[in-house]
Amino acid sequence: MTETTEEKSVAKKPNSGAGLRGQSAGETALCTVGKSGSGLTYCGYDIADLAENSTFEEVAYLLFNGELPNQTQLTAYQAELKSLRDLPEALKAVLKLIPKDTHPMDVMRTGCSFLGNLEPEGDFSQQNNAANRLLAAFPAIMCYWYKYSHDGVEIDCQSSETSLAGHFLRLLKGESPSKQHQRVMDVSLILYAEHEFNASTFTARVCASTLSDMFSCITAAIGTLRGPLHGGANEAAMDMILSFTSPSDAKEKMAGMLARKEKIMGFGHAIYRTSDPRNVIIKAWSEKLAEENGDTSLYDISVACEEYMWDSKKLFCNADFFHASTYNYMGIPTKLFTPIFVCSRLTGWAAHVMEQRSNNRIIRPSADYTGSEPRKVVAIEKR
Ligand SMILES: CC(=O)SCCNC(=O)CCNC(=O)[C@H](O)C(C)(C)COP(=O)(O)OP(=O)(O)OC[C@H]1O[C@@H](n2cnc3c(N)ncnc32)[C@H](O)[C@@H]1OP(=O)(O)O
Ligand SMILES: O=C([O-])CC(=O)C(=O)O
Repeated sequence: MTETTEEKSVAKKPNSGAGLRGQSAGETALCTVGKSGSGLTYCGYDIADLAENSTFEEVAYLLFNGELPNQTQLTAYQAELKSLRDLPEALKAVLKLIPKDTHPMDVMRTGCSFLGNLEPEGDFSQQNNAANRLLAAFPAIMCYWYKYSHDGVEIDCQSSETSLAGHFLRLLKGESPSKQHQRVMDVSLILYAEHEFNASTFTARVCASTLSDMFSCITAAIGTLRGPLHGGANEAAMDMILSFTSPSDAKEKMAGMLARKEKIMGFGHAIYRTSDPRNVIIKAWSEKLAEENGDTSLYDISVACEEYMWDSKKLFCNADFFHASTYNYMGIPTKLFTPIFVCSRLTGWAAHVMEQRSNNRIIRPSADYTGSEPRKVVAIEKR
């Protein structure tokens, strides 16, 4: 009998129970994940359509306003974001105090939180301003700390680049990026922008449900994205790919990792069952950059990993896996991979905070108790 994909597939845990899997935890009009088996849509638009035909600023506008902007609205929005890029001196002073070996996600968390000290949201009528301020300032928070702690350089936090993608690459590299690198980063930011009730977004919504402020919600979400089972996987995948010397070495070492029951970062997903629709898009960019780079070894090794995981476990690449080689080909330091995710996902987080606030009830589930039966406190000298 021929095995079907599902039959051969890695033992998927049932979509219930632990991890709240398969349980609806609320409503959203922002996103669908895996609705028809593998799709991803933002406000009704397919991710492939957005990645082909829009920019990250258009997607941010879409998530915050429910509709794509027309040209006049987009131009005004780009100008607004551009005017919000610079960092207050007090925040620069704090960033300069953070040691070089700090994890950059901790820098993002601190930068976000401290900006909330300096420019608090005030009240919810300011929520769009707070979200746009963070969106515009995050590239500078990341790059100002990185360039100061690693190279001793105090960079200019503003640039003439129109797009956030171009602005980030300009701050990092000190020169205007190529059109292609700018577009790849733009697409990457679109792919990472929103993903329904993933762990970090759910964290932001839980925080919002207590009527907390935008900066607290985003700070909490950054802490959740940091872990290797979530956003931290792109960085962990890069380290793994770099440890393989060839496609055959990759297959051999992955076999050992699976035999030792280690998790292979950048593979599998809590919702998608057979593929992540973002993978095919970022993989194509990785291949293009590899060819233009004249050295395809990272891409070839990544493809070998993808083939091996599918053939042996029916596990597929999630959004993070081919982001690793893509960013590497663009000369982006591995430790900045997950902070870039923050720069993008902020849009989804903030949109969910706004949505939660618009129809709020405090999020407070129940637990199944597994502790001891009722008992009396025994005097301390008798324990
Ligand atoms: C942008 C993002 O956040 S995408 C996710 C990024 N995270 C990663 O890439 C980390 C690696 N992947 C994983 O750890 C998991 O696939 C998760 C966290 C994404 C999803 O977890 P779950 O929903 O529990 O996965 P699922 O129910 O499909 O797991 C089924 C089995 O496959 C195994 N499995 C799933 N993914 C992997 C993997 N990447 N490597 C090895 N085994 C895996 C699980 O361990 C589980 O086996 P078990 O029952 O013996 O524990
Ligand atoms: O949805 C999830 O669980 C994780 C994910 O892919 C994302 O947040 O982009």
